[in-house]
Amino acid sequence: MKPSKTSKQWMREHINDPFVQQAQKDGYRSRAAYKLIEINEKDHLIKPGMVIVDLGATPGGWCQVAGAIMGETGKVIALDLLPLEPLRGVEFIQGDFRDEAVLKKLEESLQGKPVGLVISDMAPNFSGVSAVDQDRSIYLAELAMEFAFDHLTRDGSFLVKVFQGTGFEAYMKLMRTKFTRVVARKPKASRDRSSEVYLLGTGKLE
Ligand SMILES: C[S@@+](CC[C@H](N)C(=O)[O-])C[C@H]1O[C@@H](n2cnc3c(N)ncnc32)[C@H](O)[C@@H]1O
Repeated sequence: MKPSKTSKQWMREHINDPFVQQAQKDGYRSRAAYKLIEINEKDHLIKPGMVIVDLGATPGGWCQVAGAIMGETGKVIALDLLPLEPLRGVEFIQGDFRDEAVLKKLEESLQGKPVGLVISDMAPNFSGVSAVDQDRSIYLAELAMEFAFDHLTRDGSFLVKVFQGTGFEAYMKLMRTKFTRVVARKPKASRDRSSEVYLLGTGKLE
């Protein structure tokens, strides 16, 4: 099939993207790695020895960043619909986070260990119908927040990708009922034209 104009344009942009080029040089699996690096430099989320849950982890850039900071200490439990090429120190669960059985598997793999950080970069496959896509992405973010609230330690943190649009303000309002401090982050690697922002919740409320 002949590539469409938009997919050719996407490919051209992708190849010329400085973060894509840097990721290739640095050995990161995705340009997304630089989003977490920048947020972590500002907010100091990742600490040696902690248990981190990475939702929507494939291809694994965020896992690599977390793993590099934690070294042999701590643990990353990653989950995605798609397979993840193995990474040292990362336990991976393949499945749909919306599925109860998958959530149960994730909970089992925690073995009751307290979670210090939940990071969610989940984004649904975009259908092109913006209202549908927005609803789906808010739903994933809501599930991630519920999981974080149920499993984080009191001083744990929750970082989640949310798209601005319908439901965004309500999501932020809900997040403020669960965390003492909620801030928005737009790292340089997040494209200006993308409505995505990362919300960070710290100080879990009872
Ligand atoms: C932007 S990518 C994540 C990139 C990753 N943070 C990295 O650094 O490489 C979003 C991921 O969310 C996953 N995803 C979307 N919906 C999901 C769901 N319902 N359950 C689990 N993963 C999901 C996709 O498969 C995709 O791999």
